[in-house]
Amino acid sequence: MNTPSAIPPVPTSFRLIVTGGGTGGHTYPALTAIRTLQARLAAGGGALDVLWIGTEEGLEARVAPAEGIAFDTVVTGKIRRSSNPLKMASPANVRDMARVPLGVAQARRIVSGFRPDVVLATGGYVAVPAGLAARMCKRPLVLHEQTVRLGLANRKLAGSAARIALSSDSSLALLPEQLRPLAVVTGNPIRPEVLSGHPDKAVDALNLYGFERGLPTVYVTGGAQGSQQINDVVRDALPWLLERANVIHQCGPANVEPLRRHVASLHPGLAARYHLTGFVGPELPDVLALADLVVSRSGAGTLAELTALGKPAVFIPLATSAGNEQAHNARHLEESGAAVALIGEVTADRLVAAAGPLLTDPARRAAMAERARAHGRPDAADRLVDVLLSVAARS
Ligand SMILES: CC(=O)N[C@H]1[C@@H](OP(=O)(O)OP(=O)(O)OC[C@H]2O[C@@H](n3ccc(=O)[nH]c3=O)[C@H](O)[C@@H]2O)O[C@H](CO)[C@@H](O)[C@@H]1O
Repeated sequence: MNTPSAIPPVPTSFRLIVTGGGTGGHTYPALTAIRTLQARLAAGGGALDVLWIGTEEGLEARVAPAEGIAFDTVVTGKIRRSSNPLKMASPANVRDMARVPLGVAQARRIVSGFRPDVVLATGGYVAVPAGLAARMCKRPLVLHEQTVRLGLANRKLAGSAARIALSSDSSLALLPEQLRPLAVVTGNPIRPEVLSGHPDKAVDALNLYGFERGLPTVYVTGGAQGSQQINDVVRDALPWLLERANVIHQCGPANVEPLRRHVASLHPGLAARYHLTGFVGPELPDVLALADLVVSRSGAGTLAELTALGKPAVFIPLATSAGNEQAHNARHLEESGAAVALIGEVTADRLVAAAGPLLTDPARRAAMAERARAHGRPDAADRLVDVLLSVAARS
């Protein structure tokens, strides 16, 4: 059975361990699941005890404590994939593989002490030790996969899972046959505030008073770290873009300075229509609400947000993402007219050719937005919480 079943009863207390992180794509679905479960329990007068197991370096180490979520760390190693056996045996890989058993031992102590009703793993290499510890401690493990194919961590853990929650129907056919009975399609949870942004708040928060209100606004985003490729292409297309649009450019915290120097050479009238930032924080929902067009990487989290909102987009996928997953994501939306996918070498000319018709034709943007919305799953967090509750009720 691959769709969530009847809504399970809500208990008065629930103990949850969440593990996963590294990037936003693994962190925000976990955060959203926690908040949604908390709200479900609170509505019935109950309470959630939650602990997040992550690494010190991952995004989760900032996100969880800022949300008041108890946070513990284990050591773990990033296994760098390569088809070349010599590279797989690189000193960094050997060192990191040696850290995995230590991480599992640490996670086992944490899981046996906390006694969770369920362990939810959302991917990223930190999920491996805690997921294995769940099995050792005989606690049910639920996996959530954001991407179309199971990521490396989830592949390692799949044999230990009680349920595997998927973001897309198209993942079912790609699962090994023996895992299909465990699968349930929930969608990829997005933070609810992403759906309730306000354009005027973005103007105030980011001081966008130089923006020309009669022009469309383009939001450029390369993911939490930014994307050098997107930065280069947008920098080259900037004079053209700013003649036709306002631009908010999220370039990654390390890339702000070189771009700022470049902007100094723009005509002041055009420069006023350009806002450069390393990272978009709490104002992200408002920035998305202001955006008429998004130019972006096609990571699963960004896609889930843009489709739930119904935003026209030009995607420039990360070419080296595992199994070319980002290109697959982008193509999938392009096939139904829900986005434009720029795959392969991307130049400013290609970006201009893709963005031009969308910037000049609001009806074309509206049609693309409608088709994007058809792919959105704004109820994904609720569906994932249903899975957590039903797994706990069964065990
Ligand atoms: C390089 C890499 O391995 N990418 C993977 C990573 O994506 P990665 O985590 O890089 O990107 P995603 O698109 O999945 O998620 C990014 C998240 O960060 C948020 N955000 C981004 C920029 C910013 O300034 N502010 C902000 O809040 C976005 O709104 C989104 O919620 O995990 C995804 C989900 O498993 C995969 O699909 C990607 O292929």
